[in-house]
Amino acid sequence: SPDSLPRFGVPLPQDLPNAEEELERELDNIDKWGMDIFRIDMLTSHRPLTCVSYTLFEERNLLKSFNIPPKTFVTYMLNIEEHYNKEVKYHNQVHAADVTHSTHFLLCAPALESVFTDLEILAALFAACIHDVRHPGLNNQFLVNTNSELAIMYNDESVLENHSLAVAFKLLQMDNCNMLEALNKKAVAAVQKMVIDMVLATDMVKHMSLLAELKTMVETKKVAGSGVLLLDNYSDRIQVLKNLLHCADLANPAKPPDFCQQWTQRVMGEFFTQGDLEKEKKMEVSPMMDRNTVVVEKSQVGFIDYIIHPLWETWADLVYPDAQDILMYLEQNREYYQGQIRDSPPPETAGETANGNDKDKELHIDLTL
Ligand SMILES: COc1ccc(C2=NN(C(C)C)C(=O)[C@@H]3CC=CC[C@H]23)cc1C#CC(=O)NCc1ccccc1
Ligand SMILES: [Mg+2]
Ligand SMILES: [Zn+2]
Repeated sequence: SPDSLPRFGVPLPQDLPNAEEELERELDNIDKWGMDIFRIDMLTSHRPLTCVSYTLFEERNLLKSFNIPPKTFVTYMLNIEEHYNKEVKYHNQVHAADVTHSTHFLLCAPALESVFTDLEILAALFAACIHDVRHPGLNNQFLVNTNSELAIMYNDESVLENHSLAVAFKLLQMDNCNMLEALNKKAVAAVQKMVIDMVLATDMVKHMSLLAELKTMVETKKVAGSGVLLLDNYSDRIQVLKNLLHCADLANPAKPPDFCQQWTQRVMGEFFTQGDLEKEKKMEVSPMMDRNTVVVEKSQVGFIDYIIHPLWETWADLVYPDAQDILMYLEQNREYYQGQIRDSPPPETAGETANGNDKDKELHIDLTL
């Protein structure tokens, strides 16, 4: 019947003869870290978020578990997807789809098996879908410095994150969009609180405190006999979910090299656009956003060494050994960018350093000292 949903939730491009089977092939990798979200973006006429979230909610049987009418889910997600800004080069619907997929993958870790309830999983995936909606391609500092409407509305506090949350919950009230309508009041309140806690934690100003808490949790981690994490209170459970979404939001440098490089090009495009606007407005240009002074490779290595690797190394300890392959991609990408820095030492022979030590061990030791 005409009002039945398309197979993957979204209409496919008419000019691609076998789009459906191509898309099916890409989505067969949905439980793999290397799923090609850029190809899914192309095959869905730039609706990767609705397609990936619909596929994941179906796969996890969340629509049936929470009596979410598929039509309502898709109407809401298409609405959310429309409210990501296609003109923004990085913080657009492809990033949202990528973070949602990465969130799903991290939730699949054996160390987290049966740890989280379906309601918590629904909240985490929902948070990932909406976490950057209506992002203007400008950061919080810019919005504060320019006394923007949004900064005034949110008193300079996690302005973008508060805005994305407010927009997402507002859109739930639109016609045929309330995907949570079948949940009882208590469940809706619980989901809303978890989603708010997780999305606010994606503000990078929270990074150091979040990581410190995660390190403490790793040092005192309680593990059941089966090897899964023991989390017996809301504070511990939401702390893991906040870090899980934060890791998913900071996963680009830990993806296969060509995806990592595509994300870097996109974020460069967005950052340099902001830098140009700051220059135009005679503002002080943010350090990573000045296309005339930034050494991209050096900045990427610094970003990985000081932010990404410490976070992922700690996450990898928490779910050991489930994130070892991710750490390998991260270290591989770091070496690639290090090698791209002009007049830098040539990449070492595989596995060996100059003085014959095991490179990974030495790198690991350097990072933990
Ligand atoms: C995929 O790469 C990235 C992806 C995302 C980000 C984020 N940065 N920040 C803070 C740490 C500045 C945010 O608050 C953003 C919002 C929330 C989470 C992380 C976001 C940075 C990079 C990078 C880089 C990096 O130096 N490459 C080289 C480079 C140099 C100059 C210009 C662009 C790139
Ligand atoms: Mg964000
Ligand atoms: Zn994000």
